[in-house]
Amino acid sequence: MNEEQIKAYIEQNNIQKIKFAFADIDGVLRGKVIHPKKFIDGLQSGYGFCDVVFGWDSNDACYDNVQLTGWQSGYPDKLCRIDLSTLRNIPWQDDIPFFLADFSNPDGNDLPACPRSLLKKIKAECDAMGYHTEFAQEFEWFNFKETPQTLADKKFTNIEPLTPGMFGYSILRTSQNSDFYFDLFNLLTKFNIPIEGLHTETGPGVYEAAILHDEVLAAADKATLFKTAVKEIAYKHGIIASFMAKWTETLPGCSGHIHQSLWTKDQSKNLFYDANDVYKMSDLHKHYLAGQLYCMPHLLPMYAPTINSYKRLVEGAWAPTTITWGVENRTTAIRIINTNENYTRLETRIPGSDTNPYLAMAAALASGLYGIKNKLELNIEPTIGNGYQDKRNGVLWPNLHAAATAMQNSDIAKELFGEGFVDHFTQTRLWEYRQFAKSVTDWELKRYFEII
Ligand SMILES: NC(=O)CC[C@H](N)C(=O)O
Repeated sequence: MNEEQIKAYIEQNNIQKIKFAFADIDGVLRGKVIHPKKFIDGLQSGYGFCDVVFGWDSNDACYDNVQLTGWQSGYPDKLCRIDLSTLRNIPWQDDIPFFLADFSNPDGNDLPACPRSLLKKIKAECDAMGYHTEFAQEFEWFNFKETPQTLADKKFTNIEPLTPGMFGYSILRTSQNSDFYFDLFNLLTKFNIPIEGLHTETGPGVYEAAILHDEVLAAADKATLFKTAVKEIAYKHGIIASFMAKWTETLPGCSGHIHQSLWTKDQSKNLFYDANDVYKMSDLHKHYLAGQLYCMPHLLPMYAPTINSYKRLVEGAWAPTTITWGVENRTTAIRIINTNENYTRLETRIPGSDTNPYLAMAAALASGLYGIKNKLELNIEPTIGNGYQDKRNGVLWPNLHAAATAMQNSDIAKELFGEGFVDHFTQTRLWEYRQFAKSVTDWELKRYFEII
């Protein structure tokens, strides 16, 4: 819908309020409900929003180490703009109209901290190179019979999973909660987040959903909205949905794998497929893959942005630990799926469900395009068998501090995303590490309290 059509839609449907939101640096949605008059007035000029939304961490503590905003600048408003093409009604909230926004500027002078603006830039580069993207993120997450208050009261101990025991792809377990299960499927689809598949994964109360693929920006919008939408639908059923990458040492973590392919602009041909190649991979596909492998150590925090992300990236839990690729291999960082022409794609398996989809997709696409532009040769053989033992090409950084420091010092990261973004983002990750480094965990208490 264009501006005139949206105005007519508001008038004809007697719309009284409109919700809009944007993703912060952690991919968490922040926004407001506004009066239709305010909405219409801002369509041209933008909407002023206090820039502390990029000066807070995920717990609303103010960063003390970023240049972009802070006490030094007095936290002024910055202009965000609504993207009219993102209109969808929220079916579980009286069908209120909802829009996504970002802090991009028509003159190209975007706010470097805005993740959606960053992805738009990478998408524009891809457009200019003549490719159409098809991307999709899939998520695993744990469901608990808890509320925010019971979690706080119980201090996150003895929390009750939606269902007991390990039971992957269980028809029984989902039938036992069919109101929630079908609400997820139906309401998400109505909210223009069509679900390709929804099933239980292995672990008490864990679900997995694959979102139907779309071009990269729409796919990132859907993935970002998906997490909040699932949480909101879950609340209605007295359930808390957690997208932590790893909520307990004893169970597998939660992935946020990203599936990708490049197509001709008219979407008639999958450019990643070559029937004559031994792996059914085109040269373009191989350059894209080589680019991702090459850039991985430079961009890891964009795939694994929290302290907790690195607890998931451990051996034997279907999450990668090495810089590897393989055909139909679930122990490598990248899995190639080549079953037929239309479905041939690359799956980046590093991201957990705690990623910011805009940043993870920007990293995946930009590094793939880097491989294409520089015609990087795929000189790493695919891993056959156990990827955890294949250390020929190096291993992933073990924690957020190492990963963020490498990215902060990386010329490639700056070339791909600009100094403004790299500086801001890596400072926020180093801040995150500092918050964790000074905390005393229950692991330390159990290990040292009495014995040491
Ligand atoms: N679906 C799977 O391949 C399992 C993924 C695994 N749970 C992870 O965290 O990566």
